[in-house]
Amino acid sequence: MKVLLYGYGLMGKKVAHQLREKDEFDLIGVVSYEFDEKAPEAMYSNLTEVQDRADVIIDFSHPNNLDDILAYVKKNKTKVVFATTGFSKEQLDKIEEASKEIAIFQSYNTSFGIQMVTKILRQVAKEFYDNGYDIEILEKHHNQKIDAPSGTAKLLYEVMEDEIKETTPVYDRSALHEKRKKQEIGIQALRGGTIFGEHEIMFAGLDEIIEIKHTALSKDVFVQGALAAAKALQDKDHGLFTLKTLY
Ligand SMILES: NC(=O)C1=CN([C@@H]2O[C@H](COP(=O)(O)OP(=O)(O)OC[C@H]3O[C@@H](n4cnc5c(N)ncnc54)[C@H](OP(=O)(O)O)[C@@H]3O)[C@@H](O)[C@H]2O)C=CC1
Ligand SMILES: O=C(O)C1=N[C@H](C(=O)O)C[C@H](O)C1
Repeated sequence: MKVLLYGYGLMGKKVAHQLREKDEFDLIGVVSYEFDEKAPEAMYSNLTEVQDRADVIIDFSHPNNLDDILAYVKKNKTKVVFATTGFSKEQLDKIEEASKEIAIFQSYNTSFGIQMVTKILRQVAKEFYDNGYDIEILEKHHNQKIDAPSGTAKLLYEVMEDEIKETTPVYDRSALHEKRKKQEIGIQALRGGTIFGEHEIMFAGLDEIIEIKHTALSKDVFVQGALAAAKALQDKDHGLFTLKTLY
């Protein structure tokens, strides 16, 4: 499978390493502003420079690159794995629109563990809420991360919103001079050191607290999920696929 990798930052370099190790993948180029002369593949600053046709693009970069990617995949009927976080609502709508003609995987977290956490939340969040428990999300990441809250925190919020319906996200309480409302789900971000990614959902009730927590112990859990997604897309003609497709 011919792969173009979009982004050569912390994640891009890990993905490139795995792609080079595996025979089933042929990394034909890397798109990044940063020119790495040691990289064995062709380096491009954007996809308009790429003449070859890739079977799939794996994107771990920045939301600013979305239009470049969509133009290439529509022209070449190339499948795409979007693992980048921080897309706006309009950008997510563009991705959904493009999926009418292209096979697209999009997830703010590609780990198996987070998919399991979403399954647990679908089962328990509404029952906790209906029984008076307050729900809060806490995420922690390394000090190089540019977006907050994390894409995963947003994903976890959306899963619970989908079940409970009447929730409101609250990102900052500093300007609020009132008690917490029942329907609020607070989402807090901590940044420091080299934390790969922690997500904790707290259900706080009368005299008891239940916490569901996922801790990534390396970036490999995300890399494996992204490669699995690239493989899973190969027999798809078009459509928007998520972690549910994989696990
Ligand atoms: N879905 C998942 O499971 C996971 C998703 N992620 C997400 O993947 C993305 C990349 O993460 P990570 O590798 O750690 O981040 P890095 O900051 O290390 O790398 C970001 C990459 O995006 C490019 N980039 C940065 N800013 C811009 C910009 N303004 N316009 C265009 N391109 C830009 C950089 O290009 P250059 O090098 O040329 O500067 C670099 O290649 C993030 O959105 C992160 O949240 C991360 C881990 C797991
Ligand atoms: O930037 C990261 O590192 C991560 N980003 C994703 C997010 O924003 O949720 C996934 C993971 O937690 C690591």
